[in-house]
Amino acid sequence: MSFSPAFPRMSAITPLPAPPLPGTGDRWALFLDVDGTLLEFADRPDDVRVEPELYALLAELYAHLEGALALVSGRSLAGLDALFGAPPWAMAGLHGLQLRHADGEQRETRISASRRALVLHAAESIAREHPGVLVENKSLAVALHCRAAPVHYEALREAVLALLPGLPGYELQAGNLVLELKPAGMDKGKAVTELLERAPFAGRLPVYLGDDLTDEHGFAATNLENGISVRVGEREPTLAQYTLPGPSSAQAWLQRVLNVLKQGVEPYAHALGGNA
Ligand SMILES: O=P(O)(O)OC[C@H]1O[C@H](O[C@H]2O[C@H](CO)[C@@H](O)[C@H](O)[C@H]2O)[C@H](O)[C@@H](O)[C@@H]1O
Repeated sequence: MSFSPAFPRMSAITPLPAPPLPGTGDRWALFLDVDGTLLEFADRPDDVRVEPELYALLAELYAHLEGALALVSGRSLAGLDALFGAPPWAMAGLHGLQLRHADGEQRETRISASRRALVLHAAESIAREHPGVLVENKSLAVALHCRAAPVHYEALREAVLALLPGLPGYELQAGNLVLELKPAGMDKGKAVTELLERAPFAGRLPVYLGDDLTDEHGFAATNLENGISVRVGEREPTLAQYTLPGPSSAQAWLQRVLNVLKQGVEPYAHALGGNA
């Protein structure tokens, strides 16, 4: 079958442009996904490291944005603290089920211990049926990773969907070679909206970088605020308006953003402890 140039295939996807840099007077708020965006994927969740150069870049951005930088991740707050060395910036963990504001105030969705145990047990029973699948117990949520056995992804998805009716209040969050069972009702977009209601994010333009399906919620919330949504990688379809090829180019672009901010903004006087 041939297609006229005037009527491109419906599946053809318009290439997205690279994101702009901040203009004079722009007041940005940065929302950054972690795995696949700031960090390259590794075989196992515990295999990733935050290099001192990345920490220093984030710390400088945080300072020059007057604190308006947040990590928005599927990892737990405890996991992010361990990875980044308890950084001073705001963080949404477990897709927004946990939120630590810029002033340190924290909230977390409450789920009973018995319900968590039920979900963990269900995930472990599925994993036993699929050799190579890794269970990551994040307490409120449980992830089933199949990076070591990608062939199981579809069967795993069907098994999780079949179990969901027995796990009221939980939903499936699919991601990069991962399927997560998480309490329903919260997502990264809601976390971004919540952060934008308070200082130092309020009144700033959201700029969201993410790679995964779960980041589509973040892109939607960002677009609603006329912000800048940036997909890292090539996953399609996406609501993002801009793209960067991968984590190294995302870090390079963030460095360019910092260079622009440094030219015109006084550093935010703030203690920058942590993993530097
Ligand atoms: O929202 P994110 O910050 O991108 O977190 C999403 C999930 O990231 C982690 O899993 C992913 O990265 C692992 C390390 O590279 C990789 O082994 C795994 O296959 C990926 O799915 C993390 O382990 C999950 O808890 C996060 O939800």
